Amino acid sequence: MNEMTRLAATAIPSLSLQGVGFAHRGQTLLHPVDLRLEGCRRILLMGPNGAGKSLLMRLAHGLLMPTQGQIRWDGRRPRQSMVFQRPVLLKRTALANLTYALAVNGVPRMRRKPLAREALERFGLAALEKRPARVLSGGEQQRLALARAWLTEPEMLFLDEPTSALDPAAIKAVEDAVLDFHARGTRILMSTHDLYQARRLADDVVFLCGGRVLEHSSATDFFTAPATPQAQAFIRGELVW
Ligand SMILES: Nc1ncnc2c1ncn2[C@@H]1O[C@H](COP(=O)(O)OP(=O)(O)OP(=O)(O)O)[C@@H](O)[C@H]1O
Repeated sequence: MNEMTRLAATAIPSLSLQGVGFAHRGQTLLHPVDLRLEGCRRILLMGPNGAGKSLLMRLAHGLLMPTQGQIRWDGRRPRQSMVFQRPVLLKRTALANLTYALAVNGVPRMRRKPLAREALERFGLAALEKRPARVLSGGEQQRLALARAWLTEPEMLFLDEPTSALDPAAIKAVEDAVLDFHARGTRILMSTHDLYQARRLADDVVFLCGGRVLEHSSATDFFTAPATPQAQAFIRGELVW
């Protein structure tokens, strides 16, 4: 951890989930979980389809209210941003998507275009600034969503399976961006069911199966000595649900 990351790490409020659960029409989709996310860590949410990864992420980000338990930030709510599997982009040019985000965040008009262009450049999109965002390829759209998040300087970034529809080159671009966010001092919570991706990116792993959080440990512990049979099978590449 470099100096900048270390300093930022002390400043990002911790997030505590206490007995947080979610039920819908009498069916428990997420069983009560206690989880504490702290420091400038890269935390990967893993588990099979339908395990509850998106649910947990939406609850943590505040997009969804738990039906039981409490979600609490220590001290203050940090700046947060979320990137989805299918980016939600406005029917405007790539550049305008970014200047709009800056406007919403109160950045003075004079500074918006230069900052937006800097971000487009950083994410390899400079040549596409005039193109309607919705005609960009999947990988380009995801980079635009990341560029937009970058401009808001999030202290915590949520990424919900951001690479599941992308080819290897586009996956690499997203993973590099995740590492850049982290190097700048952003805590990462990212879901994936790609074991190799988790090995590349994770400091910590939260493993879910059947709506239950079964493990929360360092990536080293998770991959070398998973505690539950479900995680053991998942790591062996067996079909788990
Ligand atoms: N807002 C909601 N209301 C009702 N049911 C929901 C809601 N959100 C998720 N679910 C259900 O909860 C279960 C867990 O879904 P979730 O999307 O969290 O799984 P996941 O682990 O992210 O799966 P995947 O890897 O397929 O994206 C699913 O059965 C889903 O249909």
